[in-house]
Amino acid sequence: MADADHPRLILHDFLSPGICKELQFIYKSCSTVGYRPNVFSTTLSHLIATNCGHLILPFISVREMLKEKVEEFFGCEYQLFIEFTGLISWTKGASIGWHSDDNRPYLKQRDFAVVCYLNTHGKDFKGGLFHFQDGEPSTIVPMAGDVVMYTADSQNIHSVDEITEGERLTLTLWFSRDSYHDEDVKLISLLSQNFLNSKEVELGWYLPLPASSDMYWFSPDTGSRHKSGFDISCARAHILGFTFYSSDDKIGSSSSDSSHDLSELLMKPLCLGREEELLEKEFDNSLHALQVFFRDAGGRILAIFSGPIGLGDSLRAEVLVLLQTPEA
Ligand SMILES: O=C(O)CCC(=O)C(=O)O
Ligand SMILES: [Fe+2]
Repeated sequence: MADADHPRLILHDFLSPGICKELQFIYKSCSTVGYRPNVFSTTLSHLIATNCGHLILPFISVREMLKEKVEEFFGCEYQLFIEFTGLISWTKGASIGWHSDDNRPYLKQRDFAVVCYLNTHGKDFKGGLFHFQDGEPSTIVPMAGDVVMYTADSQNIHSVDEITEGERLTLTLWFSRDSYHDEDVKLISLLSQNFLNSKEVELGWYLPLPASSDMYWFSPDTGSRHKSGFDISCARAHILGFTFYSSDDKIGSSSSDSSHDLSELLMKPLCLGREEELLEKEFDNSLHALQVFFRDAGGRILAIFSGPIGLGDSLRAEVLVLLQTPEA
């Protein structure tokens, strides 16, 4: 599978179907417009910044498992730091040509890449095959639970074919030998700030606070956030057959709605309707509604972490502080 010139590892069924589902839930209820056209994403810092710090819990054990595996396979035990963790979704039209993952001056700290597939080619999306330019295997067909690990340098030049249908979701991490780029340090600092601030705000501890208004606005043609398009939280609700309603109007019914007005409305209390029926429950904002939509998966997250959890991980401890705070 790997040779000295192309250090890489492919693991089948490394992530359980349960964790893939939980990460899908988090992605679907929290993602924003991403860094490239037709790409959507969410990061751990983003989850914390939007008052969803408790949703980083399912990532913690997965990150540790992956770090151990990378260190073991590439022979650098206890040397690595996680530089970045993100849920990244590529939709129709997204692709990337031949590149290495450290190919910019500001990416030189990246030593290893790990891509975990959270859904499956042919079933959830079409296109999106991963190719290595040299060495074996040359093509990877994404399957939920499978993981690919490779050095981030020019020994592993790779590309991803254009997505032609559906949405291709990955959990992507980069690892660095440079402690300056340790993601955990930044996350702990963000969590601590939130914790200190939130103590003063008794109500709404767990209610998501949407990010800046343009982060949910998607323009399919240009990738620009302000032209014609749609709000992605509205779109996710629509896919499930729901529409958002403010107290006196239907929200986001036409793409001619101004993105600014629409995003403002989606940050305020709203209700959900399906066909002729208006649901009684009022949600604090659209993200709150989306998180409740996927509550089955959400319930599982809390159940998993309500049991005893090993000590020794400062990030985990920090998140537990969050969870132990009584719910409003
Ligand atoms: O999602 C993948 O399979 C790889 C994506 C990639 O190459 C990148 O983000 O640099
Ligand atoms: Fe890449």
